Amino acid sequence: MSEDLKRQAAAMALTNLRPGMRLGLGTGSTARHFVDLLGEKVAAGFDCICVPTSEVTARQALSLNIPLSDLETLDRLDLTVDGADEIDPDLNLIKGAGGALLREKIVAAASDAMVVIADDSKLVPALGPRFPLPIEVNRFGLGATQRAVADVMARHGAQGPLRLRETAPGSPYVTDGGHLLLDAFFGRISQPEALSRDLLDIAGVVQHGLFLKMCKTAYVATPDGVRTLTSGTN
Ligand SMILES: O=C[C@H](O)[C@H](O)[C@H](O)COP(=O)(O)O
Repeated sequence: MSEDLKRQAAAMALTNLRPGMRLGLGTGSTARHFVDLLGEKVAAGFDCICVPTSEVTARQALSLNIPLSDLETLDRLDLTVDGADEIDPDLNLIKGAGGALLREKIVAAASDAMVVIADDSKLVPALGPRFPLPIEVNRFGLGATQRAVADVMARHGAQGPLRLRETAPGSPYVTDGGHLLLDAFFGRISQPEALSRDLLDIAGVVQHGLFLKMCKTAYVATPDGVRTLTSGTN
């Protein structure tokens, strides 16, 4: 059911595509459906050039013969299509449960538009209650960075723990950029802009999973059909 909904949202995003577009390809189980569907269009002759947001997405796109490029060759992208972990009514997002937030944010920031695709389990009244906020950090000085992040969490009234993401006990998860991830359980985030600034002020923080004012349109699949949400109108 959920895969079905994700695919419906992904299919809706295809309506934004025009021949010759430069596209950012997101990461995760929902974005995976979009890349599949794009692969079908490319096989049928659709012309586009794409920048993937992870090694996993790059491998999927290559297996489907989707032409790939990078942000050295292309200065801007027309559109990025990506998933999200949480979506608030202003289309602010939490992303990064799949570990790809840094490249996702770089690619989205280089795009004229960002479209998010999701099933309705991702809708929240305010960011924070369901998913921890992923924070990508440099390996060097991890202890100092963790303490500084914990201070910021306390100042922002975080209700949960701070955890180093691991693939197995004692084996930290390593991102495509070679960094580590901290998962910060906040509960409701009442001041996302201030939190974003405070986290980015920490020297060891590379980036975090708050995507604020970046997404203008979200296609959210529900059992009754796909809803189109537009920022500023929900
Ligand atoms: O790092 C992963 C990404 O931000 C994903 O786009 C996000 O976690 C949503 O993934 P999914 O579509 O699998 O729920």
